[in-house]
Amino acid sequence: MSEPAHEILHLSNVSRHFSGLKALSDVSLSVNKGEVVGLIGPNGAGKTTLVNTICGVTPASSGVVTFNGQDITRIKTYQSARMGLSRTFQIVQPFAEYSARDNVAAAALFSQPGESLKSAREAARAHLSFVGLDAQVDQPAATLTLAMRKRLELAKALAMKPKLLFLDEVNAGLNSAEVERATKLIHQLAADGITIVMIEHLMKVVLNVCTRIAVLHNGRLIADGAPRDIIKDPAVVDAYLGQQYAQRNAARG
Ligand SMILES: Nc1ncnc2c1ncn2[C@@H]1O[C@H](COP(=O)(O)OP(=O)(O)OP(=O)(O)O)[C@@H](O)[C@H]1O
Repeated sequence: MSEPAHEILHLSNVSRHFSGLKALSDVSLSVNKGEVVGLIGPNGAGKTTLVNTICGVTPASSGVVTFNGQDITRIKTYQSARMGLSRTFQIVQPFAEYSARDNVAAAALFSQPGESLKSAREAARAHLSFVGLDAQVDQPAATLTLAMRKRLELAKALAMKPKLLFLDEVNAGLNSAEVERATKLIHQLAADGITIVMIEHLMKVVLNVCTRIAVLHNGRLIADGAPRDIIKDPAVVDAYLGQQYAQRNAARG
């Protein structure tokens, strides 16, 4: 018998305004432990704002966010990191002069301030190895390629011991071999039981790894469900996927 679903994240009527702009309007969403949720939608739909709102970067203007049943609506970023919410950034900005290892160790110390520098640096090596950056451990971050910096970003997020991991366009700007490699890593993380919410524009990746898809459009959640249903949903086709995509999928059966 399968275990009952355990809700790890819940958003209830969350809105976020920036002056007159409604970046998020009344978003209600639930994520269960072990899910890999794809967050998709057109540019400017509010995807990054949603992640920022959950993690405390730009707190909700109204509504409630809970994490493992605890109200985190007004949480600060350092508190959310310590609770196990960790994220990668769309624009990767490592400490350029620091080695890859020290960038990862710094992330670990941010989320677990009691940890010693020695153990943070040891753990950093293991995380870098997991993302395939063994050879770059001592290289300054500035010397890494974009694909490597994206993997460094993932190693930093993992060093924060995530219970819930947000991935913000980890595949943007990568070539197809690099995307394949990143996809394998995401599969491995999911297999390790990490709950993942990923913003991703590549539908091939979304359909490959996500167990559920949530769709934002103009700050509103317009669909939330199984991938096979979402790609046929007329509102999603209209707002984001486009007719060509729908017809291609229909032709494939
Ligand atoms: N700090 C901010 N101040 C003012 N407006 C903002 C801020 N952050 C986001 N916005 C606006 O909120 C809206 C949603 O932006 P957001 O970056 O969340 O969209 P997105 O779906 O992540 O887009 P993309 O796919 O292009 O990254 C946009 O109109 C954006 O300009």
